[in-house]
Order: sequence, then C-alpha cells, then structure tokens
Amino acid sequence: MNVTNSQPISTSPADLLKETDATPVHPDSTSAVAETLPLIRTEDGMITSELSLVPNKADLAAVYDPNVITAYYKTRPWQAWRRSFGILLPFLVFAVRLWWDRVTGINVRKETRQAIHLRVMLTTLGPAFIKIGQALSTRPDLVPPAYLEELTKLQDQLPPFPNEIAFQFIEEELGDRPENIYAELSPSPIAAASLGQVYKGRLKTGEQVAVKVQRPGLAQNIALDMYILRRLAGWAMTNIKRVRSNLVAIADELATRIFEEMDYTQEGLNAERFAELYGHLPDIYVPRIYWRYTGRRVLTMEWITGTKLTQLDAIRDQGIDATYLIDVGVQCSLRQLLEHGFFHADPHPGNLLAMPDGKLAYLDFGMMSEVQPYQRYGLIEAIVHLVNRDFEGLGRDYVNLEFLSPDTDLTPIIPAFAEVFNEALGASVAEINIKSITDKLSALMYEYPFQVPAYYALIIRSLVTLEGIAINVDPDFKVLSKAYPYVAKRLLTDSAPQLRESLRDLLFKDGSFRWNRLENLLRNARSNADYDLDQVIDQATDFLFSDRGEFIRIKLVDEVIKSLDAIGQSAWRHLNYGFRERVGLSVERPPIPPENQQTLEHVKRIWKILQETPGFDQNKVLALIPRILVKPETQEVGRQIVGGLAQRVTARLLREFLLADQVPPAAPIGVHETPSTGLLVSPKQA
Ligand SMILES: Nc1ncnc2c1ncn2[C@@H]1O[C@H](COP(=O)(O)OP(=O)(O)OP(=O)(O)O)[C@@H](O)[C@H]1O
Repeated sequence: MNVTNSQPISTSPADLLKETDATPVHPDSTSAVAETLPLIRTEDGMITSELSLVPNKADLAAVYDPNVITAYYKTRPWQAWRRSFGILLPFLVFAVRLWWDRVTGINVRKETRQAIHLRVMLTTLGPAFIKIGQALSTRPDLVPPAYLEELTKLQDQLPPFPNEIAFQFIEEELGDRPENIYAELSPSPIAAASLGQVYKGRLKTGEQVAVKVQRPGLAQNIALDMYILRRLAGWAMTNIKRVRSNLVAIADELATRIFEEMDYTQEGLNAERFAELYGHLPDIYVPRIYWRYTGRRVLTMEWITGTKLTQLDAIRDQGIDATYLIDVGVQCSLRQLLEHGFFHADPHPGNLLAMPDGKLAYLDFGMMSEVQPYQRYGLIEAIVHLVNRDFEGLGRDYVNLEFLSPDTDLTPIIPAFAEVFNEALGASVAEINIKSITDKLSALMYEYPFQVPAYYALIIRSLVTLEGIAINVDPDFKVLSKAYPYVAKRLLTDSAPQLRESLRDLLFKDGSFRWNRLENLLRNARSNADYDLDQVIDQATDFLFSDRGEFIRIKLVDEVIKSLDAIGQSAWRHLNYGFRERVGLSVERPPIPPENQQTLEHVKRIWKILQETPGFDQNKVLALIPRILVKPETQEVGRQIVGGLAQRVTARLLREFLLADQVPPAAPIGVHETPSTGLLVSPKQA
C-alpha cells in the first residue's frame, strides 16, 4: 500500500494540514469522488479514499511512514488506547514522584533514585522506549547530568523468543526451511537483544555463520509506540508554551532510525560499506554478509570467533594485548569520524570482539551515522582551538557546528569554556579524560542555549565508550593522546582550506612562528601508519606558493632568514674558531646568542625527526628545490631571504671582524638589525 499513489489536488498553503497525521477532510472541498467515499488528506497534501488507506500489518514494517501508521491505528483505536494507558500510567507515577521530591526538597540521592526508576521503567516499556532512552542518554542539552549517567546504562537485553517463531521467520524471509539452508543451527539463541536474537550456525558449504532473526511483532509494537508518542508530541507542541522544539519532527527522526535498524538488509549494506572504508586498516576485521541467506528480518553473516571487550581477563589469558586493541579501535574511530564520516554509532564493548589472532572485529551495523564534511573539518578546527586554548575560536566553532545559533551572545559562554577546559587541560591536551570533560560540558550545555546535533551526541558516546573500555585495560590510557598523531597527520597532509587555516592558527601565535608546535606535529604524525611524508612536502610546497599561503610565506621568510643566519653563523663560528684552535691560538669561544641557539636546535631536531620518519628520502627533498625555484613567487621569497640575510650577515661580519671577540646581545624575535648600525628596528621599519 502506498499513500503517495493517491491523487494530488491543488490546495492553497492555508488549506494544508495543520496536524501532521492523516486527518479526515471535509468532502465538500474535493472532487466528485467525495460523494461516494469518505476522503482523507495525507501529510503531503494528497487526497485519498479512506478505504484505500487502510494498511495491513506488513505495510507497517516496510519503512517508517507516519501516514500509514496513523491510518493503521485509526482503525484500531482500542489498541492505541490500551497501550497509551500502559505508557501513561508509569509516566504519571514517575511525574508524581518527581513532584513529591520537589515538594520535600530535592537532593543528589533522590535524583539518582529517580534516574534509576526512569531507566527501569523504560526497559519495561520495551524496545521503542529503550531506544529513546539510549538516544536521550546522548543529549546533555535536554537531560540533566544525573539522568544522563543512568540512561547510558540502558541495556537492551531482553528474554529470547521461541525457536519456532524464529524458524518460521527464516522460512518466510528466505523461502526455505532452516534445515534446508543451514547444515547446523544452535538449539537455542546465543544472544537475545532488543530487536532480535542470534543463532550460531553452519552453511551447507561449511562456513560458520551467525544468524540474526528479528523479534516477532517488533514493527507493529514500535509503530504503535511511535504513533502514540507522535500524537503526544503534537499535543505538547500546541498546548505547552515552553515547548519550543519541533517534537513531532524529533519523534519522526528517531522512528526513522529505529525502522532503519529493523531492516537487516540495510544492516548488511552498512557492514559492507564499513568493510570497504575501514577493513584495510591494520588489525580491523569486519564479518562478511551472506546475501543469499539475508532478508529484512533475517541476517546471515560470517561467524566471528572472539572474546567481547567486556571480558578483559579472558582476553589477557589468551596473550592478546588489550591496550593495543583499544588503540586499533581508537584509530578506526578517528577515521570513521574525521575522515569518511560514516561511523558505527553503537560501539559498546559487546559489539567489539578480540579475535585470537589479535585483530579487533566490529559487529552490529544496525545503527550507523554520518558526519558531513564541514562538520568533520569543524571538529578538527575545534581540536586545534582547544590545543591553543583559543576559547573564542572554540565558541565560533560551536556556532559553525550548529550547536549555537549565529545570534547567540558568546560573552558569558567563552569564560565558561575557559573554566571547563583550563582546569582539564592542566598538563596537556593529551591528558584529557573525555568522560570528565564531557560531563562538565554537559552541565554547561544544559545551562546555556545549546542544541546538540545528533551526530555529535553519537560521536561523544562512541569516544566515551572506547575510553571506558580503555581505562579498564589501562587506567592511564588517554584516548586523545592516541588521537593527536592522527589529527597532526591530517593537519599536515590534508589540503582542505579549513585545515590549512587551522594549521596556520596552530603554528603562528601573535605573528611569530612556533617551532615547537611544528616539531610536535611532525613527531606526532610520523607514528601514524598511513602517514606519507612525500605528501606533506608536496602539500606544503603547493600551499606555500598559493595565494592563501601568503601570510605564512611572509612569516616564513622571516623565520628562514633567522634559521639560515643561525646555521651560517654556526658554520662560520665553527670554521673561524676551529681554524684558530687548530693553528694553536688559544681562544675562548663566545656563547651563541640564545635566540639563534634555539632556532638552530629546532632546525636540527626537525631535520632529525624527518630523517627518522619512515619513507624520508633526502634526495626527494633536494629534488624539490628545482620545482620551487621555477615558481615566480620563489624569486620574490628568495630575494627577500637573500636581502634579509645580507643585512644580518653584513652586520655580523662587521662585528665579528672589527669588534673582535665582543659578543652582541641577542635580538628579540621579529626584530631586525640594520646593516650599518646594528640598531634594532621593528620589521615594519626594516
Ligand atoms: N558475526 C557474529 N559472530 C559472532 N557473534 C555474533 C555475531 N553477530 C552477533 N553476535 C553475537 O550476538 C550478539 C547480539 O548481536 P547484535 O549486537 O548484532 O544484535 P542486536 O539485536 O543488533 O543488538 P543491539 O540491540 O545491541 O543492537 C553480539 O553481542 C554477539 O555476541
């Protein structure tokens, strides 16, 4: 049954339905058909006869369509009423307890007790409410911190359903009796979750498989719950002034996701896309899907022999390095979140298996999410602002990432950020504990007008989950310190304009170049398996001579002058004093000016890091020089370098030779010496 097949009619915008569900329309307003059949106008403005809209059970499961669901339950009002009562009663009890706590004085203990009550209540209400609770557990902007904590514990372990029903579903979906498809099938399910249960089996061709079969009546139950919730949401929007969000749209969004999760063919496709994007990463494993034995309600996939990451002792007993596995998981998550944007939104420890050969297998691709490119870059920019403790920048990032509307007054929020992060960033960014920082951020988001986008909520959940597992393995494990090399690699190799700007922000502060940051980036990036130094050098060259690179070019000329000068000076000192020493003149070498000494050390260290980076080829770097030289901009840069150097070298030669062994004071950064007098002037004057 398809509602959109009905006849479209012309209506003025004012005529369009105010309610979001299918509502009876006055027959007068329509064509002659109205005389024979009662008519209904659907959400998208279609008019159809009520008779053709009455769907059957199978229609409910196809895709989430509020019109179909409404039409189905309108003909079964008693079902809807009974369930509404079953839902409202526990919520009423909950509300009364809340009210009583308020009256008698709220405290932490009472709040925790209420939060536990809510968790148990949602579990009892069934899959739709479990999923809603799980979704709410990622929304610090909507849920107070005490409840967040409890909702994250929502487990979707439910009792199994009888084998006969499961086998009947297999037959209906795959067109044959299970015994004709599988050579073996475990006598009972090995796992039963909210949406389905899993059997261990073997195909006739010998491969071991996991067979996931959906719960009976799942689609109808969830559809009924969503129907009721959607109506309640509509009611709340019209009758409660404080409700500003579009609750109906939120309910629809959530329902769409749950329905997607109920379609196992979609899960199979997700698994294949995941394997294609991330299966090549070191030690990541994704089970293959057996499409011949897969349908909407039955999924047959490769069996993974492994130990859940919840059973750390068992993992250790097998001699598997659990810390390494977590690192593998973190690296995979980073690629999911920041590179391709297609991510596993439910990486709880039960969905991650340690395989006997030390690989990490991902299971359960029902809930996947997407991060758009601008969001991925925005996140990297936010990390850079965080590293720089640039909280104004961070505030802007939150606007760009749509957490805050563009007209939000950031004035009170920026110091609040500073308070949260400065405390957390005590030692360094790498030391951040994501859980503690997100707890603090959650409180902040609850207080200020933040709207947390769904993708972000899922990312945080995924990182906190990984960190949670990691801390059990190694209490000192810091997800961010494992993540930073990847961010460093992206900053150095990605040519996207946003990241170029981030790199610039990172490397320059108040106009001066921060060598230690570059050193740090290069050192971090080299530990990445897929770091390609050639790419870094190519990108750097291209960028440096592009229009956008002008700022860096100018600053770099300054730095190159300083470093070449330092190198030249060092070589000169070496020659000069070395010669004097060798011919028997005893001379005391004057100390190198600290600024030059520092630059020199940086250059030396950077060269060393490059030499130690896998794939570094000195000749390749040298071969770049002709490429750079043919660029017209180079001549300008070269001229400046030579000009700048000449000035400094002349001044120094005069001093070295004419003033003998008197050592001049070091020039502060960004200040040049004039050639003739050695006086200090600002770069502008110079
Ligand atoms: N390919 C597999 N190999 C081995 N075991 C598996 C496989 N797939 C699933 N399992 C087992 O079945 C359990 C439940 O599977 P899965 O998480 O896919 O079900 P689900 O109904 O989607 O669960 P959830 O409600 O958590 O989303 C897993 O935790 C795992 O123990």
